[in-house]
Amino acid sequence: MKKIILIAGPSGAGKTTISDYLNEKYGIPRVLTHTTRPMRPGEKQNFSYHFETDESFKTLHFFEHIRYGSYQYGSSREALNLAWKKSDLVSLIVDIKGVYTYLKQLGNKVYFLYVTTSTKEELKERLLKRGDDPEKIKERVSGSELNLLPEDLKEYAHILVNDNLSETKSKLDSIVSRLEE
Ligand SMILES: Nc1ncnc2c1ncn2[C@@H]1O[C@H](COP(=O)(O)OP(=O)(O)OP(=O)(O)O)[C@@H](O)[C@H]1O
Ligand SMILES: Nc1nc2c(ncn2[C@@H]2O[C@H](COP(=O)(O)O)[C@@H](O)[C@H]2O)c(=O)[nH]1
Repeated sequence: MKKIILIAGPSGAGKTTISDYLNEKYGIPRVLTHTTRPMRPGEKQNFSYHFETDESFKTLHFFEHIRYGSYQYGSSREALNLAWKKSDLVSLIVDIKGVYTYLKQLGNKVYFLYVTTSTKEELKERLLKRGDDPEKIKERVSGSELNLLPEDLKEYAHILVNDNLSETKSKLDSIVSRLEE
């Protein structure tokens, strides 16, 4: 059965790192989404995201889309189907609003992985090290941008505390082997 590992959690928790690991070790493709935010150093067009202008974003048809901070993000059903053509197991990174949409629309095809860290300090340090603007970091680690796990999503969430990357990788290995059964 086709499945989607839906990855959500605070900025800096390690969602992209996890999605990259799943791709590199298991060939689990990431469903590419669209954003109007500028590229970070190391990101690539049509690899990290489809980077869009405000104008090009408006012309697209999304399954769901959000505004996060000053930028827009959106995912399409076409991109999901394209990834599912390559593999029955795919991953997708979304915010908490996106989790509600995917759970509602795709039900038991979704394996919801909520990634977090033990402390907010760790998130801030990682984002600083990544080179994020300190003002943006403040916004991302507070309020709705923090992407805390809401009470009503707890029953669907598989919580992964990514404090230590090698432990995280071994937990991911177990998750993949269960999902591939
Ligand atoms: N377990 C870990 N220990 C230390 N650093 C980590 C760990 N996991 C990820 N990182 C580093 O933390 C930074 C943030 O990770 P990543 O970009 O994967 O987070 P994210 O959740 O995708 O963030 P965002 O939502 O802002 O895109 C990266 O520089 C990454 O290399
Ligand atoms: N609901 C959606 N959320 C998305 C999508 N693409 C990314 N995201 C989430 O946005 C924030 C910010 O991402 P960043 O790359 O600027 O750090 C983060 O929570 C992502 O999970 C999408 O298509 N839909």
